[in-house]
Amino acid sequence: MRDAGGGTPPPDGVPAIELAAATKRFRTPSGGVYTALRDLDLRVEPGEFCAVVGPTGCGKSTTLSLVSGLEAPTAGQALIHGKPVTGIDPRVGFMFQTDAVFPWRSVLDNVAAGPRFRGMGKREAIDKARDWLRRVGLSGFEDRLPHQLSGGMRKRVALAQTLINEPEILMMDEPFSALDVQTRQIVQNELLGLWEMTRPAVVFVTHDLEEAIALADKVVVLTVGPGTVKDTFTVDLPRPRRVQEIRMQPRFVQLYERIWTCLRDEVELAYARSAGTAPADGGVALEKAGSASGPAGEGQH
Ligand SMILES: Nc1ncnc2c1ncn2[C@@H]1O[C@H](COP(=O)(O)OP(=O)(O)OP(=O)(O)O)[C@@H](O)[C@H]1O
Repeated sequence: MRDAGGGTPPPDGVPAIELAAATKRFRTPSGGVYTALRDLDLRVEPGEFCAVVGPTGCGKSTTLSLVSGLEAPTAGQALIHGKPVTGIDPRVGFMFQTDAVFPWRSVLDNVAAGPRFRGMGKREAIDKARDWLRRVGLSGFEDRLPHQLSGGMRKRVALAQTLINEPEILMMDEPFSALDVQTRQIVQNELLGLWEMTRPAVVFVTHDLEEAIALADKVVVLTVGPGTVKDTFTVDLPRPRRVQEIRMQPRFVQLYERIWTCLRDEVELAYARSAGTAPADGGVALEKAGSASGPAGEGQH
């Protein structure tokens, strides 16, 4: 999966994605500054599948926004193939919890839309879309409208829609969280099969630690907000994987226990904060924002 965005793989040793001491502060409606991420370091190699887990509100989606160019870091750097991210990059594909479809267009037209926007001729884009629908097991459904498909089928459309653009980097933000467990496992296997064929670097955000371990080469645990990396775990489970079966392996259970031990404290602290029984980030008070890049109150809106 190279070249679709006119890109080339990074030189040897250069990561596909790098966040270097990335800090992100947001202005709040009340005139304060909220630090969502602080000094976050993340490195994802070309072809690597990285899952990011952390308690609610710790900055997982913000991390994706920095890599994708939707937001700029307040301090530190976001790099793709060693170069600073300056905006939305055609080499980066996205998949979110809610699908980005044109509801009035057929499945085929929805999948062909990406290549069309990137300048491909109609006939070629349609042929390519048919091919991707076949790869995700949706041949015969080309003429359906999105609402005429099941949730699992819509996710497969979303996969085809994203992967048809041959991204070198894939950002996935809880893409399967709305699916029932069985459908979710089927689509996870499909994702793994497609990823094995094309090998983009992936950052996959999820709340589901089992999903993270089953899919990824490494799992990054973020702290409660302001999010930063607490620890990184290599997932040394063999590939190809079938997610239903891999969960039963003793090594999977071992990894789950280790990572959960690391994550649990953060989840509990996030819960205590939301219940008002723990202060935000050591009780640092909010300060009025003169500048979103200046020192800021942290961990509280
Ligand atoms: N544009 C913004 N303006 C102000 N605050 C923001 C903005 N975007 C995110 N935040 C805050 O930054 C923090 C991190 O948000 P983010 O969505 O990245 O967390 P998350 O880990 O993805 O959350 P969840 O697990 O609940 O999906 C949250 O407290 C959120 O309210």
